[in-house]
Amino acid sequence: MAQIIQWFPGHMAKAFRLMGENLKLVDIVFELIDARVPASSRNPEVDKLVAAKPRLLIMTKADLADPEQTRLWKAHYQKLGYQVLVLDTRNHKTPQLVTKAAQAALADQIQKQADKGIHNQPIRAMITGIPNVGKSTLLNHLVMKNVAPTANRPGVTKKIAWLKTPTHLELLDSPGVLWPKFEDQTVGLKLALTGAVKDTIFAKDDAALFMIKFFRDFRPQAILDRYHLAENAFDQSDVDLLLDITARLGFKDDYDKAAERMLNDLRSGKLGTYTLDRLDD
Ligand SMILES: Nc1nc2c(ncn2[C@@H]2O[C@H](COP(=O)(O)OP(=O)(O)OP(=O)(O)O)[C@@H](O)[C@H]2O)c(=O)[nH]1
Repeated sequence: MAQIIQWFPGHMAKAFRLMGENLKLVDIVFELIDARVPASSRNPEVDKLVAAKPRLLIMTKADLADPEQTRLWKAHYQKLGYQVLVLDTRNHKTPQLVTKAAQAALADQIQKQADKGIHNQPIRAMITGIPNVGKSTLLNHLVMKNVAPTANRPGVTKKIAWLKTPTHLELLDSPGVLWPKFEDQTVGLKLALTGAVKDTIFAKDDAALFMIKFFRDFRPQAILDRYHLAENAFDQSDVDLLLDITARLGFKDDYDKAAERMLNDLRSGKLGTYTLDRLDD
């Protein structure tokens, strides 16, 4: 039986408080969401906190997400009135794309300033998002030098500081904020699969079974190909399929090891692109 994933380190609570205080310092908020989980990687508390500020939704890791789903999600958020930018954060065009999108989101404010004869004011922005969504990577690209440590594990960004960029943005780095509690078990598992929560706080076999269920519904062939399974492998239960994969990988009955391998394959894109939060046309 899957355990409820709960994760709320003290620095997250502090970050949330700081974010509220810092909001008045910025013109715009860059809210980073993971394109593979465009709903589950949003924090409803941040949404409430930031409601009154202009906001740019940046869908990061688009290179790992299903392009068709990304298109649908982008349209969905645009329909809700958000300015949306889809990004592989590591792309060299990131600074130009983000700056242009920020200017578009602030067009009214910039026009008002121009009417008063004020031009080329720097845009002050705050980057927010859940752990591992790409905040440091974005920041590094915008300031064009390595100022923030990036790592493929949650919870690295901790300090807050202003940073100037060549494209006339001034950035306030703020740490990721995650739910104090996952009320929905599915959200927790999705975030586990994309690497937004620490590996030590969820059961890998639960995550692997969830993954099998997702691929059964949407991309069975990717699993069959990757693990050299028989064409009818999905005729068996999720648990039996996990054991089948375990054996194919040479781990005998050590399904934890197989689960770990599957998670690594998924996160590194070896199972192709995928979007765990689904929208229908
Ligand atoms: N494929 C891909 N990887 C990305 C992208 N953006 C970031 N990454 C990778 O995701 C991992 C996490 O990125 P970070 O920039 O450290 O994330 P963060 O939000 O600062 O993480 P915390 O400090 O834990 O809050 C790193 O390995 C990055 O290289 C992207 O658009 N595509």
